Amino acid sequence: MAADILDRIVAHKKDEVAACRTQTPLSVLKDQARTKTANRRSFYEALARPADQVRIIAEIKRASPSKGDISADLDPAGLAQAYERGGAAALSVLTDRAFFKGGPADLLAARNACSLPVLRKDFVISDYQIYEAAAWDADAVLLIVRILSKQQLSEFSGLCNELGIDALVEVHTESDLAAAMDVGAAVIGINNRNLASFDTDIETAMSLSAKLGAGQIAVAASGISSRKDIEQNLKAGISRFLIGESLVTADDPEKFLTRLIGG
Ligand SMILES: O=C(O)c1ccccc1NCC(=O)[C@H](O)[C@H](O)COP(=O)(O)O
Repeated sequence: MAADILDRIVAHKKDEVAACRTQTPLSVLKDQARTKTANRRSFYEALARPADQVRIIAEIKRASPSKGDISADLDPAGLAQAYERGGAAALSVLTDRAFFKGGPADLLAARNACSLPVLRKDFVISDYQIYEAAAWDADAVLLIVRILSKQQLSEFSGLCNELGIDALVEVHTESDLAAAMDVGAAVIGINNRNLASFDTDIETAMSLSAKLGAGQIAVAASGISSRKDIEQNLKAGISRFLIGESLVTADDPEKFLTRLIGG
């Protein structure tokens, strides 16, 4: 059932990109994207330093296929500011409308409200979406190994470099990780959620992170909901996290984030 949803998401993205191309041709988008290079905030640097502290990518997520509505009416600008005050290293903003109720307006509102680098969290299946992200002033995009061919992963990583945008390359298995290593990914998101079943197991990132090379940043993603989860990961050598649902649903996201970081 969950695997069907992933197939539906990817099919939907193909239709969405085709429709967008008719409204804004790639040539126009390329020009827009290239004018934004000077505005970029470094997602990589925000995660890399300080090396000895917990660094969290705080997510703006209204809904999801596994949970339905999470916080459908959230205020992206207010939440971005709360996350910044709480010590977030970066933001992740869902820009998919059909399955996550997000959109580019959320990304723009969140980025304009704070000084943090922002990840466009979406299902990238075309170079068009990377130009789009750059034109919207995103600082990073998500590349999910599971939905890309080796050639696409390599081409899209190269395009990110060319546009001065960072890539968070998402893996879930050892073979995904090998593919991420092959393209020289610098920031690797290890998704604890199996996108084929939606089962979430925080041991996934802890065991796969041991296989990363020196200089690669491991980010544990999905299912992190307490300081205890963070401490367990710290013992396994992971200190970077991508956290959505537990932050968005917290009574006080700023305080909760500070507590997760260990402040
Ligand atoms: O969250 C889902 O249900 C989902 C389903 C299919 C593909 C992706 C999905 N989530 C995207 C994410 O990667 C998470 O939003 C992110 O890792 C944060 O997870 P969480 O802290 O568990 O909200």
